[in-house]
Amino acid sequence: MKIDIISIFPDYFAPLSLSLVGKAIAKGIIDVDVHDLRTWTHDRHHTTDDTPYGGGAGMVMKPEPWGEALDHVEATADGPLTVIIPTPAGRPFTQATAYELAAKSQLVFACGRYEGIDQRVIDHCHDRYETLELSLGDYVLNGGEVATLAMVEAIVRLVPGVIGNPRSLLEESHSDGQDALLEYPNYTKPPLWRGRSVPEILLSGNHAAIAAWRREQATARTRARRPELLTD
Ligand SMILES: Nc1ccccc1-c1cnco1
Repeated sequence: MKIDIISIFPDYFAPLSLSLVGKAIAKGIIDVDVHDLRTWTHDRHHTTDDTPYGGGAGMVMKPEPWGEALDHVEATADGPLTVIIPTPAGRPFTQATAYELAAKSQLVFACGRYEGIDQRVIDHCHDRYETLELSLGDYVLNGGEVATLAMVEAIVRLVPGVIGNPRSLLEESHSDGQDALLEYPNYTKPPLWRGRSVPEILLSGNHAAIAAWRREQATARTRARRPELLTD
């Protein structure tokens, strides 16, 4: 999988060289290119935004740099592009979205600032590429960079070969393997910590009983915290 990220803050993505994504890059499973949008500005101040038509607070990202940046990514692509535009106005990014995007060959993340990218760029993307406008949740960020970091991690860990033990993906919160229940509580050594013990069932060695207890815990936790996820 190839991932292109276009941003005016390319340094935001230095963490991608760490941990899981870094290992996937080192294994050659994914390739990440971060592009500085200002590369495609042609004025002395490398201007990427301007005041909004119609007035209002804040600034809007100009279309020209975006058009040239996307042209560059397209010209250097091996196959079809899937463009992801993080935005508070997008549809929710969910685990199902992550699985869908983990199957794509090339993802392009267009990181805009909060006031947004000129709508004509977004319309251009919808006309020319598979394009998804996605939101992480109903809160305000200053730009798409943080959302992109989260989405890249959620997507890359699902790409075959990235996670050592694929079985572990089946038992996570929101994974299909658990019928999208929240994850059950987890424990490890020591058996007693600050007067707190581990549920006896987990020490029993009775795997069927442990699986049943974990499902009960996952269902109870989901009912308490996210009742809308329960389909029964
Ligand atoms: N608030 C934002 C501002 C700019 C780009 C994305 C977002 C966003 C994405 N998910 C929630 O917020």
